[in-house]
Amino acid sequence: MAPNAVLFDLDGTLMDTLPDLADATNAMRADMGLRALPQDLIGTYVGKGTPVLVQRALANNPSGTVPGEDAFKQGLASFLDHYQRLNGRRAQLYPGVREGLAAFREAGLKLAVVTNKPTAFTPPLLAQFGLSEYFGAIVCGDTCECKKPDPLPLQHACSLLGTTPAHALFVGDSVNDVQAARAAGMPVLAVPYGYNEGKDVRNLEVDDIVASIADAAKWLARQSQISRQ
Ligand SMILES: O=C(O)COP(=O)(O)O
Ligand SMILES: [Mg+2]
Repeated sequence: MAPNAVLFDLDGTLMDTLPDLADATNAMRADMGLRALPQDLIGTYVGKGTPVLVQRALANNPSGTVPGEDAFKQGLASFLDHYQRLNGRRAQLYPGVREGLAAFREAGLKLAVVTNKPTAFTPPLLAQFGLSEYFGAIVCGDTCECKKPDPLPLQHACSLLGTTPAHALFVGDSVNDVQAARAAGMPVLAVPYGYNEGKDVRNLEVDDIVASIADAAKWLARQSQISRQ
């Protein structure tokens, strides 16, 4: 069925937010008496939302112990504080994002963001890059009871856009996006430049891998032509 809506992941798909996430993670680690970690390693902790990022970052400690409840709460509060200050400082749009969103919109598709990033940080970041106007719905990590890889946030975005998963396409960078889309019964494209918890996107069960959001728009235009033939 031809899609009438496209849902996008944010971190690692529309924006390279890792430099700010890594700076906030290392500032939190400094507060907790832990040494700084390389940005690439912190990138492997991103994808399942902020609490999991903090858990994973705190679990990297000299004794290898899982953080207790108090340490976790302290780490989470510290991370949120630092990220509030750092969000958007070094973040960048990936090449092809503006062109791709414009092409999808010109093709008459409704667009949404479905991210595991908390609400406090998402609309400000989209506004900073002048992207807010593209999206009819923004579903964040704390909008629904569950985050991706649960399908609920995708289903919620579809209902906010007035469509159904069978009429929507998801574009993401990680296993969390792919599992959520599959569970929702939605076709899914992956971009190869994001985070994917440090793993190769070629091992994901996607409909295709596209080099950019601009290429995702071309992919959909091609599919629509094929289905009309
Ligand atoms: O917050 C995260 O862990 C990742 O966010 P994303 O869902 O936009 O990739
Ligand atoms: Mg992502």
